[in-house]
Amino acid sequence: MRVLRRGAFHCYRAFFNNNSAKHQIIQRNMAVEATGIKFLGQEEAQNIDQELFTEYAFSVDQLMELAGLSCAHVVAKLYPKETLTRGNQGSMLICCGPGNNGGDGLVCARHLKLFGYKPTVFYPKPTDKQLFKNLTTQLEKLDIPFLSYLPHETSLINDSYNLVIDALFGFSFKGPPRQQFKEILETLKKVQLPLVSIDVPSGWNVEDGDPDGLQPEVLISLTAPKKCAKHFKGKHHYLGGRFVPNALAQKYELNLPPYPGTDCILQLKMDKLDKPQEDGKD
Ligand SMILES: NC(=O)C1=CN([C@@H]2O[C@H](COP(=O)(O)OP(=O)(O)OC[C@H]3O[C@@H](n4cnc5c(N)ncnc54)[C@H](OP(=O)(O)O)[C@@H]3O)[C@@H](O)[C@H]2O)[C@H](O)CC1
Ligand SMILES: [K+]
Repeated sequence: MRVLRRGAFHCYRAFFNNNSAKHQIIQRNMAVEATGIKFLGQEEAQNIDQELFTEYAFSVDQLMELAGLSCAHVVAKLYPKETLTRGNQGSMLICCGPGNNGGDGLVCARHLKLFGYKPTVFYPKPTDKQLFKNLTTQLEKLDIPFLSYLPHETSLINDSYNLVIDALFGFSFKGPPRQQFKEILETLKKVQLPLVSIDVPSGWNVEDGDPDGLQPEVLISLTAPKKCAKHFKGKHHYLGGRFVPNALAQKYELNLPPYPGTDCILQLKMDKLDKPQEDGKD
């Protein structure tokens, strides 16, 4: 038998482990067509999440750590800190909501700080759960500043930060947004900085999107894209959260492409995707 060198063997195995002939060997920096990948409805996303915790015995902390880490990787890849020259070099604002999407944002902030960025966190509705208290303490110990309110004067945001990370709401959001977050979303809509949304652009209907809502430059879908991602018109769509066991992916027919090598993120190309009609019907 011909001996495969170590690197070649990994590519060979990645190819043959995947059920879909559509997915070729994926190399780093290569975007993959999103055609064939399952776009999840709200209930299906929640069911998969629950199954990961119950059947597959993951803890929330574990998955949140991996989710937040992949988001930090996307930001570091797209926005090298030398290029973020506004205000304090490498400064960014991370807006975190009350649920697990917000938790992903808190984890992401920690990793970005460790990568050398200067995150500031806006966390307007902290929860009492120990996990979230711990995440908050970790950020405080790293001297990450917290904003007590989001300035309505958006020029203050535009001048102080280089980008905004939106970790307000994910796949459990059911609209319309209640008053406190309605105002926050309205302010963010007016900010003229690149916006990076974690899992779902906050305020969007998880399945139908929202043409009048936030329009992120980057979307990071976790586990698998949600149906609303078909309405994403920004520049970069990434897949993150490399923690889905094969059996679970097969059960839900996620048809996920393999991640390249040891990477925890994968860029998706959306151009050949069948886009939904403008009236929102899928
Ligand atoms: N398996 C995975 O992919 C993992 C994903 N993770 C991340 O978790 C979120 C989903 O987290 P979840 O806690 O279920 O929900 P959200 O963060 O989306 O939001 C829940 C909170 O939002 C409040 N809410 C809901 N609708 C509204 C609204 N219209 N106005 C204001 N507030 C709203 C809700 O409040 P309630 O009072 O209604 O309960 C919650 O407080 C997923 O998207 C990923 O980002 C995990 O980190 C890892 C596994
Ligand atoms: K979000």
